[in-house]
Amino acid sequence: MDSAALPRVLVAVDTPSLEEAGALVGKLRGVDVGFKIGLEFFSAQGLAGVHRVVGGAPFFLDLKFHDIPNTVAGAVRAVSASRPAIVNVHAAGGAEMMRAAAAAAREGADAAGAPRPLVIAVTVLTSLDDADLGAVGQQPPVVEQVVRLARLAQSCGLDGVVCSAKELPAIRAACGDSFATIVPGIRPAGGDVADQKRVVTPAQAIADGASFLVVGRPITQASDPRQAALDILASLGAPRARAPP
Ligand SMILES: O=C(O)c1cc(=O)[nH]c(=O)n1[C@@H]1O[C@H](COP(=O)(O)O)[C@@H](O)[C@H]1O
Repeated sequence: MDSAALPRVLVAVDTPSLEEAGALVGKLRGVDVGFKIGLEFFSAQGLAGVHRVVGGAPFFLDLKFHDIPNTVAGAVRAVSASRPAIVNVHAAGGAEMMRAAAAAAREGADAAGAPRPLVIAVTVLTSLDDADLGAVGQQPPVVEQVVRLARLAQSCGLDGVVCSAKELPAIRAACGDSFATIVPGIRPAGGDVADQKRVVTPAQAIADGASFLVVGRPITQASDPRQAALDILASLGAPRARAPP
């Protein structure tokens, strides 16, 4: 998958309802955004529902696999046949698991004659801060754990990481510019933070080098989701050059 062909803003379709998801995608038709389908929708509607909602549009299938290498490889192989642009696993699953996931994405896509999805590692969830790390046996600061996991993911052949925008400069310094960074925890200035702890504005995240932004509630819960998406895109300035289809 050529990541340059994906829109920079991926809207998180977080609902169990096929009707609500379809209505949201419909409202955003013609707006330069892609879609991220996660555990909430997938658990209710499965892959068939995903395809009904996104149609032929590129999508990030965010299932955050975290299990033993053989199980994760089987899951990644299975979903890679269904043409996601991006799939993800938890970096905390370890090196062997990530290497297995990278190989399985290739195998699953090849067997289906599909393009290989980008395989991305979740580092430290954006709902956690320094104080939360100790409780799960990890050493703060968050940025050091994120960079440790990003280096590990890169050494295992993964294409990039999910992180907050606060860690982007450190990841760029450690992993270089061609390593993809997918950034949730996006909030327009003054927006409701809700359960997110490491939040940054869309424009700041792009200025700091994010490859893609994942935006959920600031768009999906807005009174006018289409206008909210357009406002976020406008705040990002000129679109980056996109690869021809
Ligand atoms: O992998 C993700 O997409 C993800 C990782 C992470 O660390 N934090 C995070 O919020 N996400 C996802 O990004 C989306 C953020 O949604 P909002 O907080 O509503 O913008 C949700 O769908 C989360 O599942």
